[in-house]
Amino acid sequence: MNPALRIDHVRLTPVLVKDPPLLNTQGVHQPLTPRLVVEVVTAGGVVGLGETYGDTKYLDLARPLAEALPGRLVTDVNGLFVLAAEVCGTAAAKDADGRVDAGGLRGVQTADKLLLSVVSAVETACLDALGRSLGLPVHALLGGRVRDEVEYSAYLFYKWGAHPGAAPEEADPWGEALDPAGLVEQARRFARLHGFGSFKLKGGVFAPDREIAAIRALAEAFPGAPLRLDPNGAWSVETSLAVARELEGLPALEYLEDPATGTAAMAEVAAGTHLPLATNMCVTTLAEVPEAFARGAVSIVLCDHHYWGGLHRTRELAALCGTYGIGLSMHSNTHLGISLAAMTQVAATLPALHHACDTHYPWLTEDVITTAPVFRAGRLAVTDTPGLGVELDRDRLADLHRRWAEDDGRYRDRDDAAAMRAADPEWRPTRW
Ligand SMILES: O=C([O-])C(=O)C[C@H](O)[C@@H](O)C(=O)[O-]
Ligand SMILES: [Mg+2]
Repeated sequence: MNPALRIDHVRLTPVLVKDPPLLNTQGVHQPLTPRLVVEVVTAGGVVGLGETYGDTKYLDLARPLAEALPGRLVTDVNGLFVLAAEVCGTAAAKDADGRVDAGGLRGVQTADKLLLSVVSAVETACLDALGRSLGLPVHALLGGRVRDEVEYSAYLFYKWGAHPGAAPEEADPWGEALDPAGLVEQARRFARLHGFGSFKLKGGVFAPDREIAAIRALAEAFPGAPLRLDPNGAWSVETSLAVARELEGLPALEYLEDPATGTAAMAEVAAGTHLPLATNMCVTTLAEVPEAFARGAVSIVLCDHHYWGGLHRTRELAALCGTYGIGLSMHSNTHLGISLAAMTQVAATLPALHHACDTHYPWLTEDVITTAPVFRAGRLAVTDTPGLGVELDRDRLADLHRRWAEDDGRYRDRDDAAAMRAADPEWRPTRW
């Protein structure tokens, strides 16, 4: 094997990135959100990039894994899972509570899932390094692309005009969006800036009637555009079925995403509506697949290369879904341009990806890559540039890392509920 492809060292750089005051059923996004940038440096001097969640529990796993990587080949991505279990197994188990992740928005939190989220960044970085070394794009390393561009959906959020306690000059340029008119305006701006032709509304913030009105307003403003509503499991089975009855006649509604929490509740909802149900909450690990598929709880799984364990594992999930006639879409959590490039590269290789992918990226005003990707008609071109096709802006990375280093711990672990309670100490999540 080519010795230049051996890993010489790995750099881990946690950063804090500005995030707007976006509302969800668990609270509101904090002004800064953590991400982890992973650089795998080969003996040949090539640097591969990866990115994942930056909360402390992920950093605690990434550190021992990074130390164990030197000397291994960047081609040995299957071996990463074995290595990670060996060097981080107990640490991962300690941080997992087996129930839900910190924000409760991404399903169960298991030791395996935490580990997979860290391995995914290393796998992506290894593939980036290998691609750069061979002069091949990452999609070629995954078997080649089946499309030239990947479509993304505009991710609409109810939002405040500023973070609690922000100075007037720190107001968010997108302003407030708390009613149907505000969301339609937000959607128009997304369509104008990036050409998005499909829209997802993050729900579970207000009473369902109010969110149904918003979906109707979007359907009227964008005739024929595919729409989705995702309350992150905030509704009971009865409420989910009542909302489904209201929206069943709306041909533009592509799917309802996680109306209720858990496989049993989702299966009950699915049995009572013709609307397809999608999830990034009740099927987020392989262990959850058999029951959810057998009970018909979901029609569409939203893949996410971070917690499914990387780009190869995402392709395996796609094959599994295909076998059971389950559709595929792509989930997003706040992420930088490295992950967006990884999402685009793997999405380009998935023949059965029939829905536009989610992305939070257009909400961000900061990044660690040199050139911002440009959405045209809501799509990103799939590049043939070697690796992921993105370059690190080292000054920017250093700035965002300095912010992390100087943080007193307030923002190092995402906590939407804490941010909400800063505005309203009595706040509790509402369920309908
Ligand atoms: O589709 C989803 O459930 C998400 O994107 C989860 C996210 O954490 C989202 O709710 C957010 O960023 O507030
Ligand atoms: Mg969701």
